[in-house]
Formats: sequence, structure tokens, C-alpha cells
Amino acid sequence: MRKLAAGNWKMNGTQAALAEVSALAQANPAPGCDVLLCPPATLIARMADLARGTAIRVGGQDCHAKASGAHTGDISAEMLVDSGASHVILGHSERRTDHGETDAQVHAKAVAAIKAGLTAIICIGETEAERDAGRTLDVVGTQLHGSVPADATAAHLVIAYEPVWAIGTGRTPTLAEIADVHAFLRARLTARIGAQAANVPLLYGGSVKPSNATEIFAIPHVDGALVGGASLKAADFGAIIAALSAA
Ligand SMILES: O=C(CO)COP(=O)(O)O
Repeated sequence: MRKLAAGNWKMNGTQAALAEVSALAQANPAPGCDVLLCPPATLIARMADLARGTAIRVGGQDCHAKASGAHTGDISAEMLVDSGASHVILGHSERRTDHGETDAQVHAKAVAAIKAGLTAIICIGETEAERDAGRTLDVVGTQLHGSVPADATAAHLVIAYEPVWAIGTGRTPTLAEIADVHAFLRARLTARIGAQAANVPLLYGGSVKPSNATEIFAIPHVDGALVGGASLKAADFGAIIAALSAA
């Protein structure tokens, strides 16, 4: 399958930050993997304009489950498509924490996103307390089962495993721990959506940097990364793209 380097800008970036997109496109005219940037909603349309004709694709960081209506402050999947987005991140741990999003809500958003033609990047991951209690596989298995629509097709689905305690902390699981979780997720995804699970990219996320990307991308069933802080600068994200292309 095609590998995916995805950047999540979170709540970072104003128009000035769009210079990084042009720099990234120039430095990586023909990357050996898919490249996606998910900026704040305010930048999606401008970024999509800038990225047209390059290898960079643009995604949202959330969408509402409904197509339109009285939902102040929300954005629908159709609106993301209209802005030039091809993907949307759903169920990121920051949304699960800040906005109380449940697996059922993430599932409903994923159904809406896929119906609108987007690829849903569904995020799952355990907290540090859950890992310490030996519940990692339980937790991510339950999240996966509850969040992923059973009829999702490989063309419109990406799973991102992001241990909550590894996000923005500079800490990561061991390579063996990531390997265990990704092998488990491939099996659970096969139970959920069938044989095409083999073609769904499984991304690792949480403190991915140029310095650790190569060893993480060598792990079986790691098909790319969802990158936060290191996706904000073209030089750092470009190095991660190069590591994935070489994997
Ligand atoms: O949450 C993340 C991506 O969605 C990971 O963030 P960091 O790469 O900054 O740890």
C-alpha cells in the first residue's frame, strides 16, 4: 500500500505559516509516499490552493456528523470537501479530551466523512494510566471497534495509533511496544472490516521527529506517521517524508 506522512498542525498557524507549504512542495517534488497537511480550518482553502499541482494533499482536523444545520462553530464533511480537503482527522485524543468525543460520535463523524468522499483518519490510543495498568490492547481494541464503521473501505480509511502520553512529550513507546500494538490493530481491523484491512495504512503518532522516524518506519505494520509539532516546519517534516520514502 502507499505509505502516508500526515501532519497535524493542531491550533497552530496563521497565513504567514503557509510559506512552509511552498517550501515543503519545492523540497519534495516527487516524494515516495503520500503527503498530507491538516491545518486549522481557517487555512484549509488557502493551503489547498497553494498545494494544487504539488504532491501535498490537505485535510481537516474534525467534522460534524451532520451535513448542515444549526450547529454553531462546527464544520461539515461537505464543507471540508468544498474547501479542497481530501482527508479529515477524527477522534484525536485532544478532541476526545477537550470536547468529550466518544467512540460513537467518532463513528458517526466517520460515516459522514466517508459519505462525503473524504478519507477518515481515525485516531486511537491509551493514556499513561491505562498503559501502566496493562490495558493498552483492551483500550485501543475497544476504540477501534467503536469508532470504525464496519462497512468502511480501505480507500477511505486510515488508522492512527497515538499513545496519549507520547503526544507532545518527547517520549515514545519502545519499538517492540509499537510493533505489538500495530500487529494487534491489523488483526482487530481485519475482524472489523474484513480482508481489505491489509490495505488500510496504520500510522504511528506521538513525538515522531526526524531523529526517530527511520527506526519507527522500519516496524512491521507501521505504514506512516501522524506528526504534530515536527510537521510545522518544512525542514523537519521534509526529513520525516524522506525517512518514510526510504523505508
Ligand atoms: O498528536 C499528534 C499528531 O496528531 C502528535 O503530536 P506530536 O508529534 O507533537 O507529539
